[in-house]
Amino acid sequence: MYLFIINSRSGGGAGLRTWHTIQALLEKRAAAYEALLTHSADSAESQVLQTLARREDWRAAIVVGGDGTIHSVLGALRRSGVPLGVIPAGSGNDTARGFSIPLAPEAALDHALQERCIEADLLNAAGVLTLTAVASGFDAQVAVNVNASRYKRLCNAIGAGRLAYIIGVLHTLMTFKPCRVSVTCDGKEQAYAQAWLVSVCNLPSYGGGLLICPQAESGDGLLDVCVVHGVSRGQLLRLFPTVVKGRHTKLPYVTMLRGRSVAVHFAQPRHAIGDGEALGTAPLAVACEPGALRVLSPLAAASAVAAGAAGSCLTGG
Ligand SMILES: Nc1ncnc2c1ncn2[C@@H]1O[C@H](COP(=O)(O)OP(=O)(O)OP(=O)(O)O)[C@@H](O)[C@H]1O
Repeated sequence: MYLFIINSRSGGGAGLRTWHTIQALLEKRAAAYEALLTHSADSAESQVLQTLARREDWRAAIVVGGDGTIHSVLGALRRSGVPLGVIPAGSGNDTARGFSIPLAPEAALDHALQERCIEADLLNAAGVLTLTAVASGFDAQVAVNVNASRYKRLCNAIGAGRLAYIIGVLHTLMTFKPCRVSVTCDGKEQAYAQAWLVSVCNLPSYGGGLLICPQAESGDGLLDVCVVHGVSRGQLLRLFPTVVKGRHTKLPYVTMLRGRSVAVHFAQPRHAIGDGEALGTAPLAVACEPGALRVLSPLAAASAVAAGAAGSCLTGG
């Protein structure tokens, strides 16, 4: 039995449209499923836990939504051990990208129904679980601004979710002020003046495919950290095109770190986000939980071939 978890308003309504497509495909494939329409991020975890508790033969919980919807059910899936599947229907869809899940609904469904899964790490920030990245500073302010904006809805309506983030970057660049930050990675503290952002990543991209930590691997038990500091507004603007291909990491004002735990303390309150959802403005302490989540991913097939195994649930990366 598959549980489909649907956020009808993800991707500006793409969630519901995608679900209708998937429903028709499931009937054709005669797959046994239950559908759960979740109403809010706050109630999703308990809705999912209650539904999962009703039977024991769950093969996977497949989210029809974006990164925020996936974020809302991570606690329930970690507790239950039921693998996560994804039918991308958000604006950014960076979880899908990170696990090589096709963005087209039918192809994503076909992969999910193959039931090949990998073990992925989770990020734990004061008990809040995140799968893609915990970002703080400029990027988080962009997300806060984009989520509150009208242009996000307009861009989603014309199928240009990524454009909303580009507009958000330009909009935030006008007002954001960098400040000092202290970053402690596996107990080693480093301070950076004029810091714009600190991103703690489990997957390579966020913001709709921006490769902020291109080397990040979901199953390596490590957090990848990107700190951007000591740079002017003009330089920061010129940095963005390089992030699309992940070429920023060698620039002199970009520092990349890697470790099992990371604490981030800005001198002034700065927003943080996990999977694009607001985490507040308090200093961050992020720990890696190795292999805490099973994810249905085409990467499992590649890992299985490399390992010479059948690949039911492998350690990812
Ligand atoms: N399980 C849920 N059910 C209903 N609403 C949710 C749920 N989880 C999160 N939300 C709310 O719905 C909003 C949109 O969902 P989601 O983040 O999945 O889509 P998106 O923002 O369009 O895409 P992405 O996160 O991939 O950029 C979230 O920002 C959050 O406010």
